Amino acid sequence: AQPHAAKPIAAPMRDLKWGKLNFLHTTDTHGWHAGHLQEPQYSADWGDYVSFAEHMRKKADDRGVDLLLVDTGDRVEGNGLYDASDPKGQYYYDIYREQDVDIICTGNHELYIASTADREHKYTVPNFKSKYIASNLDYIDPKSGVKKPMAQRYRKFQTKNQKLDIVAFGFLFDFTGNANNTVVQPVRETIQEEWFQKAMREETDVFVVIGHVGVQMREFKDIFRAIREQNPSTPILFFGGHVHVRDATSYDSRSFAIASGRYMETIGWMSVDGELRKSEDEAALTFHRRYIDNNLYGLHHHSGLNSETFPTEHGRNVTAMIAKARKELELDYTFGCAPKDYWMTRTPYPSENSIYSLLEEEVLPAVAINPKRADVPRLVIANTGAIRFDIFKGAFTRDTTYIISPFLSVLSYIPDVPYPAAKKVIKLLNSAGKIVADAHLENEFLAIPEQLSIKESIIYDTPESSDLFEAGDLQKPLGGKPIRLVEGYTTRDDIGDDGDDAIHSNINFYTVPNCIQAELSLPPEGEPETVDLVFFDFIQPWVLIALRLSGAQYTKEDVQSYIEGTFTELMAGWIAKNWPAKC
Ligand SMILES: Nc1ccn([C@@H]2O[C@H](COP(=O)(O)O)[C@@H](O)[C@H]2O)c(=O)n1
Repeated sequence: AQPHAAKPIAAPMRDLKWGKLNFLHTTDTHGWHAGHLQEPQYSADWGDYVSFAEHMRKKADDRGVDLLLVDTGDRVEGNGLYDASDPKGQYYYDIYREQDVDIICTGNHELYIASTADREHKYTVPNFKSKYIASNLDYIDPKSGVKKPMAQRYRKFQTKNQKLDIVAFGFLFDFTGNANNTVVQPVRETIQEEWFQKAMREETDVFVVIGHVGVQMREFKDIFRAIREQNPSTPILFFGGHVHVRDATSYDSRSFAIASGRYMETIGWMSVDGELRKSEDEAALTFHRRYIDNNLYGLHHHSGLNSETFPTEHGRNVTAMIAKARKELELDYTFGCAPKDYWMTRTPYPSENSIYSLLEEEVLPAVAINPKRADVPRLVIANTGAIRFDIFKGAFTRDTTYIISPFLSVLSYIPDVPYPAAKKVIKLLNSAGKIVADAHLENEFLAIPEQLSIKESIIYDTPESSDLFEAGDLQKPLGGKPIRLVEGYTTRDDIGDDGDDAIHSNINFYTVPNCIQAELSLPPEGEPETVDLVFFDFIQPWVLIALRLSGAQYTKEDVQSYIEGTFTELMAGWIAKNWPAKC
């Protein structure tokens, strides 16, 4: 863990079950490779994961079974370790490559900005060579303009110990927001391609499909159906991501799928036991999943080691690389001191502890001001997906600015929009589904990814944060004494409610709207004739359609820059001015 990270915290534990084929899975790490410095249950770093994987590989070797590491993309954007350098990722690419990942693919965040896709192609693809798979993604060479696969379309290999044949694919969901130097082929088209049709007919013991795709999403189900039609009994294992939740399901009795959360909070574990070889008769398989908290105590527990014996030399070196990068990036530079916690989904919106209320009532009114139009009435719309994490009471650092808002979002506007049309926009953006059926603009892309999976608030009758836990036959830390549970994941997936490795007390989840709106400089009485419609540039396509539906025709030529600077910079400035206290 990093030098100033919160000390790990004990929790009652569920063990891992080993099978013949075992996997460790990361997804949507979004640059959090230093771990969560303020949260003890997730404060291990990428160096600790390197040590953990080395110990677990040794265990696999000792048992004569196999362990593979998988990563399903969105490794970038979301933390100062990636975002604070210019160019971005100056330290991250070298840190990330230290983990020996066996199967890796691309997420949408590697593709939003052309320069990010260029760096993915320049660094991560060659760093992982034959392990990087791009089944439905092409890259356009900036010099020649030639389109070619981002990486190989699939991978066939044998496992180390049992020599099991694996055919692996690496997909991205049908993403349409990529920069123009990449091409994402819709999954339904890809599975008709000749290469895929041939690959799924390869003789193999197991198919492994990794993807930046939620395990409940249509794309994975289509791939499953295509492979299963040709291979009635071959095990098919899916590793998903994108939705930022812990989730698992099985599409039939010989398939299994896991998604392993977000932000380095979770290391997913999947194991398969039973007869895996293609030549044998079909016998029942057993699947097992665990969501391992990225908590050093848990990693010690699962590897059977302690603080002395756990860190490997390699792991320590990676931890040191991260610490050096954080120092050089001045990520601990403090803009101000948050007076209390502000939550994305732990409290209702609107409320005094909602980060979105803070934005709507305090930050946007103060920063969304164009000096030349300060007195012009305006509606300022932000998509809730632009905010990526909670604010914790205490130091608000350079790192925090990227954690809260990593995007290069700027404020755009259309001047003098008739108010009757402008006021309808927020309602349309917050309605479910697509605002125009054929525009491929799903409104849910405006909100936080978790809401792709969680459609309704999850409110527990009695928050159990003060519970004392007396474990039955679960592993107890601290010599078996009852302990106070820490708040954290209490996952319920299609398999059951026993997936989390650590037993936590519940956290409520309140759903939030797709967008929020600050109404500024409106007349005290009556309605203005026109307003400036100000919005985060990411949501421009949705805003233009919503305006059209409201009877006001505008095109992208009508959109102008409202104020200099990214929202991240504006927010940092607001913090420095409004929360100046030292902590
Ligand atoms: N410039 C951007 C890019 C993305 N978003 C929001 O993030 C969501 C996607 O996040 P994932 O981690 O799931 O890929 C997207 O739906 C937007 O809500 C943004 O606000 N600005």
